[in-house]
Amino acid sequence: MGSDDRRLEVKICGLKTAEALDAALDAGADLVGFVHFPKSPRHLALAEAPALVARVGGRARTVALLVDPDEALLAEVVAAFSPDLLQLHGKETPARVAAIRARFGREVMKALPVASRADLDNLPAYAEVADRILFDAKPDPGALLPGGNGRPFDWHLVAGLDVGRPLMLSGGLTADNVSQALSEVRMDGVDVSSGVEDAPGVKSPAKIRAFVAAARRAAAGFPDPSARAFKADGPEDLSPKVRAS
Ligand SMILES: O=C(O)c1ccccc1NCC(=O)[C@H](O)[C@H](O)COP(=O)(O)O
Repeated sequence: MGSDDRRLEVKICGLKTAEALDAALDAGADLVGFVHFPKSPRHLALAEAPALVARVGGRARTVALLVDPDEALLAEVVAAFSPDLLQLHGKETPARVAAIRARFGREVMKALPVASRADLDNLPAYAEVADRILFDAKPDPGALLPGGNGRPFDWHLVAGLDVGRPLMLSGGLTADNVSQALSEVRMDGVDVSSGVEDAPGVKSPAKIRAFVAAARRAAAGFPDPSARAFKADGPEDLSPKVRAS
């Protein structure tokens, strides 16, 4: 995390090569995401993860991206590369999110697919149990991937939200539209995958650099998003506070 706790966080997701990871780190990404989902063109096998993730060297926070993982897979992922955050991009319920967070002691970012305001009905329940929320475009029914589709959604649907947790915007972002997105909605972070690729799963170092630079410029051009502070030193205690009698 930078010196200013309210600094816009930039996440580059779907990294699976040393070249792409080094480009994200050199560009100053705050979070680097590693997908473990076999159907994805960005899938990173756990056998390859330790050597790749070792390159991070504390220069960014590492995110393991999973879809409806069971306990065995979660344990394998944590053992393989000890991610700083677990990003849950499936149909995990708030109770499941809370259970995973308690069991594995990692920060959890819950991805919420958005196509209409109704898709935010469960946002308060997720904000109670997750450390941060990622808004993504809702895929079409039957889509192969629950995310990473390079598909934007109506950013105004998530304008003006404050649930006491850092909020990240994703879904079809690029170096060309991230400034517009951040001018329309105040977010604590942005995330991109397809928009920094030359082909599905093939990251472009130049596009990575351009995206991070564009996001930083946009953030510098607007007031800080809110007074929300980030938790940057591990999972915050989310247990219900006993009200003093
Ligand atoms: O990136 C993937 O291949 C992926 C596969 C399965 C679940 C989630 C996936 N990505 C999640 C992310 O955090 C992406 O960065 C996010 O969906 C935005 O993707 P894009 O619209 O391609 O920038």
